[in-house]
Amino acid sequence: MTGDTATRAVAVVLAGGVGARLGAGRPKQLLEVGGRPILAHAIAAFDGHPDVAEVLVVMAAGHVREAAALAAPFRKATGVIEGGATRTASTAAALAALADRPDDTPVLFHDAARPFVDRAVIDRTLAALADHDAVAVGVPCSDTVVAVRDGRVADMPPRSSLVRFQTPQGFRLGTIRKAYELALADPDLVATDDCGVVHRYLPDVPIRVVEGSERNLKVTHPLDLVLAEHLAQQTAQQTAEQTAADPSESA
Ligand SMILES: Nc1ccn([C@@H]2O[C@H](COP(=O)(O)OP(=O)(O)OP(=O)(O)O)[C@@H](O)[C@H]2O)c(=O)n1
Ligand SMILES: C[C@](O)(CO)[C@H](O)COP(=O)(O)O
Repeated sequence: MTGDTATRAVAVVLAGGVGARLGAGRPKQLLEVGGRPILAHAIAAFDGHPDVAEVLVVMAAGHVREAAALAAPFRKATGVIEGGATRTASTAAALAALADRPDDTPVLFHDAARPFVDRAVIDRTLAALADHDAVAVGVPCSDTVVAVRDGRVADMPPRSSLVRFQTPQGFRLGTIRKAYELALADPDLVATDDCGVVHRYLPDVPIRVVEGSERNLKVTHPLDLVLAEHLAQQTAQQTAEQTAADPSESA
């Protein structure tokens, strides 16, 4: 979709984490897969999307200069700011940096740790934002998922009703701003994603769910890095084969 609203979209790449579960000794978004830092893959996905006007990177403290150097070649990367101690604090930092933007601005929040988000997933998120104020990206669950309390199964939602959320998550800026205003005033705020903040603090706002992709994995644990390297090589090979078949496509 290329429309008036979509052309003004701002993509926020959240890279404020330290990668404790991966345990590489430095933020995982700076590690390379397919010969390129994970963060650069994520920025490139939005920089190359025709409906994204701007990419804002939120980086872990102590690594802002490194991220700025990495973002410099991307035409739409307009800023690299320091994140907070939690993912929600990093989102809040991005919202503060976008304080002068109109409420109807479409904004996409994406995990830097998801390097293989593709054009189709971004398209679906932006298209759904045309008639929703909040959009999530999800994929079906292949495992049975249960809620456990005190070591016992407490709830067993039907698997067919469950999806696993990915990013990007898209919002009208005014909606996510309002949700965060309420959330930041709550001393008990705990959230693992931005749709969760909208769901909790603005329960009347419907959150549209669109189809994600199994390739849009989040590099979280060491095994994910192995899979990410494999996917990066597979993508490079496919691109090379397509270019060989139709050289005009690479122009
Ligand atoms: N304070 C934080 C924490 C996380 N993130 C970002 O949110 C995304 C998803 O978070 P996660 O996978 O948990 O990354 P880390 O926090 O780095 O990982 P860990 O929890 O293992 O430390 C990542 O791109 C991460 O950089 C962020 O911007 N600011
Ligand atoms: C936003 C997210 O990627 C959706 O699955 C996820 O909740 C991030 O969680 P993390 O613990 O910050 O990786």
